[in-house]
Amino acid sequence: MLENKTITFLGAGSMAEAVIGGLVRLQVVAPQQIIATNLSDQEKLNYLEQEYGIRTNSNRAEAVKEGDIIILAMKPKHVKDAIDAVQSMTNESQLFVSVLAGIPTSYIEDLLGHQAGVIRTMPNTSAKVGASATGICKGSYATNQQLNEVEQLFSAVGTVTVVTEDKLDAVTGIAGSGPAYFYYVVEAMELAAEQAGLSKEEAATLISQTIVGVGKRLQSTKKSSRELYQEVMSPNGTTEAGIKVLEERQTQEAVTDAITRAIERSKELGSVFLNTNK
Ligand SMILES: NC(=O)C1=CN([C@@H]2O[C@H](COP(=O)(O)OP(=O)(O)OC[C@H]3O[C@@H](n4cnc5c(N)ncnc54)[C@H](OP(=O)(O)O)[C@@H]3O)[C@@H](O)[C@H]2O)C=CC1
Ligand SMILES: O=C(O)[C@@H]1CCC=N1
Repeated sequence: MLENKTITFLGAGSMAEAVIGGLVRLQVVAPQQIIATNLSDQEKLNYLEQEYGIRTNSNRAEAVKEGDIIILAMKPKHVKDAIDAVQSMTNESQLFVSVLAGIPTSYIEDLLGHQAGVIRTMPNTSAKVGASATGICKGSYATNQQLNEVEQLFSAVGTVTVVTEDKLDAVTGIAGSGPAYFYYVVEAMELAAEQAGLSKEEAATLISQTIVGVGKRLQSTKKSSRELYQEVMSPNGTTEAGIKVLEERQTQEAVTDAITRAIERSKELGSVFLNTNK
């Protein structure tokens, strides 16, 4: 389905690079099928060209004109400027794929001004290593075939969960932002490791492999997360002592509140633009 399609990334920052890195490394499309463009950072375009062998074009309108699939990968606050700058070069046969947090498909359809197929997605930066957890949904005019195409694209860089648009903000709080929560915990684990006398290298192997193991275990067992952590806790042992501290500090409540706030923020991003930026 993706053979002979040109994929244009409008916006070439962290998220674009994570997806480009995954697509190229896993040979989902040939590097020359990808074009990246941005607002002004020519150095970043040069880097992407050299690192991944893709094409770049500092002229956004030209890059978009050439694309069959346009990935919108700028910050939510820049989406209006970005689409306005290229709108005259877009047409109804192109497919628009948004990775923007919070922005509803209807807003993008309105900016495009024609009955464009729009698919909203929420990947995460683990796309770069083929391990994103991506949620996707269809806009009003997108066809099932277009949904399948985007499913194929993101399946190449991880798992894809198809949902209705009302669930995309939840996907964003859980999986889009998700890696950051784990990295934040890793930072604390690194600090504890250093304080206990482990070298950076020793800590890096121990911590990263522990997380990989947890992920693999979760994907291969029917046991609940509670059963899994209870399995680690010997009565009166080290883990129980550690978990007790987490419970005293109400860590689970803090994590739940953090994710709920991220989901709310995604909704806010959408409503701010719907109300003020058209
Ligand atoms: N980072 C993450 O983990 C995730 C991010 N997202 C979403 O991805 C999107 C991008 O985030 P991220 O990659 O972190 O952001 P970055 O700031 O790293 O990248 C933004 C990119 O957009 C470009 N840009 C800005 N304005 C315009 C414009 N008017 N026209 C064209 N390009 C423009 C910038 O170009 P220049 O540098 O030249 O200004 C830059 O290449 C956001 O909407 C975010 O919600 C989704 C999932 C996860
Ligand atoms: O923090 C953000 O807004 C973006 C969306 C999900 C991850 N990063």
